[in-house]
Amino acid sequence: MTATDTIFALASGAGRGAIAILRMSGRDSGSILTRIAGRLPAPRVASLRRLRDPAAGEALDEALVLWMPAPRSYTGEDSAELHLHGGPAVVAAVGATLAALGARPAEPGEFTRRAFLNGRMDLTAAEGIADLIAAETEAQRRQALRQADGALAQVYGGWAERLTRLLAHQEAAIEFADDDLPTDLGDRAREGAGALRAEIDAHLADGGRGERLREGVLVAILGAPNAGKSSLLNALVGRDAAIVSARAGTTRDVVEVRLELAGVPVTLSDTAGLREAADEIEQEGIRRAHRRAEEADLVITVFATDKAPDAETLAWVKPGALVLANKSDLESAPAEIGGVLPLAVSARTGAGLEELRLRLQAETVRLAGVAEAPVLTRPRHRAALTEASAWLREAEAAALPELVSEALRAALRAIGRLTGRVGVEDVLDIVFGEFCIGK
Ligand SMILES: Nc1nc2c(ncn2[C@@H]2O[C@H](COP(=O)(O)OP(=O)(O)OP(=O)(O)O)[C@@H](O)[C@H]2O)c(=O)[nH]1
Ligand SMILES: [K+]
Ligand SMILES: [Mg+2]
Repeated sequence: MTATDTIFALASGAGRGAIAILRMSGRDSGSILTRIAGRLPAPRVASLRRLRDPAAGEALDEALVLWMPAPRSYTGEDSAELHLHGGPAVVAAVGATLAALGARPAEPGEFTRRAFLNGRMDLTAAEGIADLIAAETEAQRRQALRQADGALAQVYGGWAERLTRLLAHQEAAIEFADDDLPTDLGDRAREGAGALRAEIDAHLADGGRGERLREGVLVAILGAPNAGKSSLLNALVGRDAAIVSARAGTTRDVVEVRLELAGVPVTLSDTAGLREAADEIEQEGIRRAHRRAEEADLVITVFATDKAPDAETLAWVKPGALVLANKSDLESAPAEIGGVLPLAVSARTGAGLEELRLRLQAETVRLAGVAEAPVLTRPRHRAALTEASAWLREAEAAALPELVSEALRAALRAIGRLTGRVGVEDVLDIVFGEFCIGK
C-alpha cells in the first residue's frame, strides 16, 4: 500500500439507493476518468456523462461526474466522484472497470488518512470526521462538526507552537550562556511552562463531558424489590420495555433502553431489586445491578413511600443525587431520604414524571452538554495532555537548563502525538481504523 496508488470506494451507503457515489483519489484519477467518461470535465463542476468500459466498449451507466484536481480536494490529491444510479450491479460494474484500469479498492479510512498525510487536517480533525459520520444525536453532531472544523486542532496547534518557542528560548539560553543574550531566558521558559500547564490543566478539568457526549451518558436505576423501578423505566420511555409485576425480584438482568435527552444519547438501565437474596440467579442479578451503578454517570435511587428506606439503596444516596419517592399515590413523600430531598413521583398516575424528565435532562446537560469552549473527546486526548502537563511540571521544577530543555521537548512530543505532527506512526492505525471504507 503506497500513497501513490489510485484508490476508489463507495462513499455512499451500501445497498440499493437512488444514487451511489464512487469516489476515486490518486495520481491516475484523471487518466482513468478520461478513459471511462471522455475528456475531463471542468474542475468542481458536475457534468453528465455516459460511462463506458473502454476494453469492452460497453456502456456502464449515465452518471454525474466531478473532477477535483490536486490540491483542492478532500485528500489533497487528484480526485473524482461518480454519481451513479444506485443499484448494486451498476456499482459493481463501474468498480470492476476502475480496478481493471489500475485503481484499487481503498482501505478503511484511507481517504481521510491521505487528507491527513497531505496536510489537509490534523488528527483531531480526522477524528472529528469519524465522529460526524457516527453522530446519532444533535449534540454529538455539533461537537463532532466543531472538531472536524479544527477547533481542537487550533487549540493544540497553538500550544505546540508556544512550546516550540519556549524550547527555542531555552536552547538559546544554554547555547549562549556566556554571550550577552538576555540572561533571564531560562526563567522565561520556566514561567512559560507554568502558564501553559495551567491552561492544559484547566482544559483537562472538564469533568469528561466531551468524552461522555461522544460515548453517551449511562444512567442506572437502583432500589429495593417492588420499589417500582421497572414501572418508572417504562413510564419514562413510554413502552413496556421491562416486565412489571407485584412479585418482588421480578427483574433479574439489566434491562437497557436508549433515549435522547437534550440532544445527548442516554442509556437508561433498569436493574434487579437490592436485597439479601437466597436465589442464586437473583444474587447474580443484584451483583450486576451494583456493577451497573458503579459504571453509571448518574444513579437514580428509587424508594417506595409505603416502605421504610432500605439500607442497601440508602448506601447509594449521595448529596446532590437523584432520589425518587415512588408510589406517591399511596402515601405522601418524606421530607428527606438519606439527607436528600426526594422527588415525589408515581409510575401509576404519572405524577411527578414531567419533573423527573426535566431533572434528568438537566443532569444530562451538566454531564455531557455541548460546552462553550472546545473540549477533548477521547481518552487518547486525555492521556497525551496529562502527559504533557506532567512534563511541563518537570520543566518548571528542573534545576539544570538541560533538564528543562529535555522536559519541554517531551511535552512537545506528547502534544505532537495528539495532533499527529510529531511521532505519529503508532497512532495512525488507531485513528484511521475507526473509519469505514470510503470515508
Ligand atoms: N400504587 C402504585 N403502585 C406502583 C407504582 N409503581 C409501581 N407500582 C407497582 O409496584 C409493583 C412493583 O413494580 P415494579 O415496577 O415491578 O417494581 P421493581 O422495582 O421493578 O421490582 P423488582 O424488579 O422486583 O425489583 C407492581 O405491582 C407495580 O404495579 C406506583 O407509583 N404506585
Ligand atoms: K416487581
Ligand atoms: Mg423490576
